[in-house]
Amino acid sequence: MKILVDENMPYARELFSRSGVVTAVPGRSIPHDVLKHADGLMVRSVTKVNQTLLAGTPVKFVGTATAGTDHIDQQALAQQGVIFSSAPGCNAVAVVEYVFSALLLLAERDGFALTDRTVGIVGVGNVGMRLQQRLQALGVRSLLCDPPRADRGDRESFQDIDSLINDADILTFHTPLYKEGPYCTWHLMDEARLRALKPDAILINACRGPVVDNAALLRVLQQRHDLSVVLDVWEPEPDLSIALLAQTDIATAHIAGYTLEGKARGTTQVYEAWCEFLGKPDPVALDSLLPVADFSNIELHGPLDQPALKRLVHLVYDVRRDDAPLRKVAAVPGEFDRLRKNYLERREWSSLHVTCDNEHIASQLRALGFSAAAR
Ligand SMILES: NC(=O)c1ccc[n+]([C@@H]2O[C@H](COP(=O)([O-])OP(=O)(O)OC[C@H]3O[C@@H](n4cnc5c(N)ncnc54)[C@H](O)[C@@H]3O)[C@@H](O)[C@H]2O)c1
Ligand SMILES: O=C(O)[C@H](O)[C@H](O)COP(=O)(O)O
Repeated sequence: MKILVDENMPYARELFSRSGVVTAVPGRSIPHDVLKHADGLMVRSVTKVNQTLLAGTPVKFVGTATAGTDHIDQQALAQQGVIFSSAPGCNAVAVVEYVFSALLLLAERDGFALTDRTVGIVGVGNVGMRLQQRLQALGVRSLLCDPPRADRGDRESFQDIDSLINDADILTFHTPLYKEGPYCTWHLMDEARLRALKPDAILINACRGPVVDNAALLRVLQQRHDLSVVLDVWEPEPDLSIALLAQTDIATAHIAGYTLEGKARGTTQVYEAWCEFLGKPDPVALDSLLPVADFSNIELHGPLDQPALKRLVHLVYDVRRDDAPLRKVAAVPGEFDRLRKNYLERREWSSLHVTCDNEHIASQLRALGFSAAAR
């Protein structure tokens, strides 16, 4: 078997070479020539996989090591008899931890307690659900908007997006990008909705750039200086609007999901699907792949208040480490992708074991996603 993998897919060579010959290629522009000899194609979100890319190739299986699938024309794949698999939820924890890192930073800067704020979550799937659970563990109120789940009769209490805009102090987007259909999310946050945000609201987009109308966002931010904005994703990428970047409070290069765990889960999920496709199942234990984190044990003395949580969270991941480099190089062609390719290793909170004063704090830390025990 010949397998093409995106060069930004950790552990891909190691795993896929168990079933064939692996070639790593830059994902943004995979030359058609190299596909002429590939049986399997493993991509990330930057490769547009469609009829044109696959026409005349022997590719029988496409895997994407990502949660989002808007870069894949699944209908065209089905028509060509190509099996497709994605990696749902692989990096959901990473995105949640990105959101917390950003919120704790803004809360410290602007002097507010997260428990005094209401968070509106738009899209309550793998990311949104985990975000809600961790906010709940912290005692933060959240409001949920997810029309597909509401229509399916899921038992959460869902509201429409305009109610969230009305009531939420923080609005955070975790939907897929749908360009059409009953649940279309393209420019879901349009100019009228942006203008309707509450005074001093915080807007976060860590799903797909075009879910928020970026041109409208720039116009609104030029007039409304009370708003705070956190953008991990842009419309378009990689050539984002430098004027918009300058108006944001936190800006990153589509790396919210980039923990080592998140990327490794993505690779293993598509590898396992590929092995199933070959009829030779090969389950992989994630722990056997991951190295020990640089910081793995810490003692917390005293209560787990917001400043203590912020210090713990930022010990594992402080979003400023990704904000500053983007601001420096965003205007230079190619640099957005270079930042993503050379991404400094980042781990999830669970990689940090916290020893604390008592079982009550330990269980709160575990509910938030850390490893923890009372001393
Ligand atoms: N920035 C990053 O690095 C990063 C990482 C992971 C995922 N993502 C993006 O975030 C999206 C969400 O990730 P996920 O893992 O939670 O996906 P998911 O599929 O598990 O959840 C998406 C949720 O959005 C809901 N939804 C669909 N249409 C909606 C609409 N019109 N309004 C409100 N809700 C709607 C769905 O019903 C679902 O519950 C992905 O599709 C991907 O595009 C980005
Ligand atoms: O959809 C996803 O999983 C994320 O957006 C993913 O982390 C994007 O990273 P990329 O595939 O572009 O490396």
